[in-house]
Amino acid sequence: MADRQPIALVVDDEPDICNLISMTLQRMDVRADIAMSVAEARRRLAEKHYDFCLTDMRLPDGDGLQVVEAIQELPADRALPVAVITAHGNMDTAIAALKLGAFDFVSKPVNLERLRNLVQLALRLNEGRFLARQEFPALFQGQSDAIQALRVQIEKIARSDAPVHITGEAGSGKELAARCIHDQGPRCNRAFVPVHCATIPAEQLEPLLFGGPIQSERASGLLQTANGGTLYFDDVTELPQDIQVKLLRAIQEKGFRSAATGENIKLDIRILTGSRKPLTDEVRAGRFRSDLYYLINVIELAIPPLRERREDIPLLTRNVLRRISSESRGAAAKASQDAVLALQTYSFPGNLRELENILERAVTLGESSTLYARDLVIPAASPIPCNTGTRQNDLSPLIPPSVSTGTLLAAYPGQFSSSDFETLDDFLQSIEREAIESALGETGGNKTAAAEKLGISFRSLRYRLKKLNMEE
Ligand SMILES: Nc1ncnc2c1ncn2[C@@H]1O[C@H](COP(=O)(O)OP(=O)(O)OP(=O)(O)O)[C@@H](O)[C@H]1O
Repeated sequence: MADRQPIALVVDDEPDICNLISMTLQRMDVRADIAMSVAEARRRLAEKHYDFCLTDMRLPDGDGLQVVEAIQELPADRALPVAVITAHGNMDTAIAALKLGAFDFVSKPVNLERLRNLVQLALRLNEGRFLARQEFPALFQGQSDAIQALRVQIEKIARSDAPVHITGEAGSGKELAARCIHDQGPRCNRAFVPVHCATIPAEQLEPLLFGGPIQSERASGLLQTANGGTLYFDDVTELPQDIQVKLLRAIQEKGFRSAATGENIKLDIRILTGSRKPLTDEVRAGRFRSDLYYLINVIELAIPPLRERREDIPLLTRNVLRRISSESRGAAAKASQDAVLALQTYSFPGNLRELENILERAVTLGESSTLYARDLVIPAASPIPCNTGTRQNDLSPLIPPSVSTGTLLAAYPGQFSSSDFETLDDFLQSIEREAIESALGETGGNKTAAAEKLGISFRSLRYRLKKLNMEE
């Protein structure tokens, strides 16, 4: 930042608090302008560039949330970090402010050390924000409404230091979202350290996190590596109970005792977590500690599965193909329209990671620079994702149209010959009809039971019966 003295906007109508904050800021070499109401805050924000804003919640003509909202609506070159002062113990308001885009909160009576930390964070955030803003769109790709809303949400919560729990199916982008939160936040110049809890043997977790004996390779541990930055626990539900206890204590006490040196290590870490399974279920089943749950689940971010944002598939496909070509230094392969369509009708239980795998395999094995549906190996029956319990998507064919005729002939030996049909669609419809007829036969014509057998909903079965002219 330039050498000029930073300037903050303090929105409060209580003279005592205004004085306390102004004096603290002065000692930190920050100037303060005071606004006594929401209206005055709006006016000042429109007139002048501030470096950050600190607002009380109770104001004569409204509340602090309105100030937070007004700041979110400012043009990009006037954007600034904002924090709120809440009544003692009022966590609901604090969380509402964080969700609206506040980066932090301090509760009354105002603790001076906490206030100073908050100001330092605000200044760091202000320095990094333009850089982060530019890089962001290149990371979390997609133009669907769901992804656009998610990007706005990520941008807001990145400014705070609050723990965020990210939920989503396998491969849907939880870790990427965590990275985006880190990259856009005040800790962006420090480490982002992911811990893949499900893949690390239980007995190795403790030394890996908290450090091992001094002579070992991992004397310092990942908590220390991430100090000052962000620690992301992927599949946090897989953390063994004893590690949950240790982690809880380290987060609460903002420190722990090093196994290597026996000294007390002070921790300043933002904790982000991710899970495929709903955390509440794990707490209810007694597998996850409720006190740790409350500590890490201050803000929840849900990543929608890829099949709920099919309109993003063409763009994602293009970008993945571009990345593959830049990694292999070859020319970028293009996906034909039928390949994109085939991908859009698939349910992607493995989400983005599965899309990447399908494309990588097709590029490796493909012979031309254009990928057709026949080049894509898409599983015929997609397993139902474990964490949603949803059925196969109602509108996808029982067998995706991208499955090559050869694959089907191999799967149904002796039953069909591709030359019996004019088009692949006719061929697939005949298989669909066959599958439905056989399910209805086995269930004595009971449509509910047949739908169950086919792994689709009753509504979907009715739709298919109509489409295939199979209704009596
Ligand atoms: N919106 C997106 N734009 C571009 N790439 C994405 C997007 N979402 C996910 N990816 C890519 O998809 C792959 C899987 O994403 P990521 O590892 O973040 O998923 P995850 O939900 O953490 O998976 P897991 O449940 O297995 O831990 C990564 O290569 C990631 O970069």
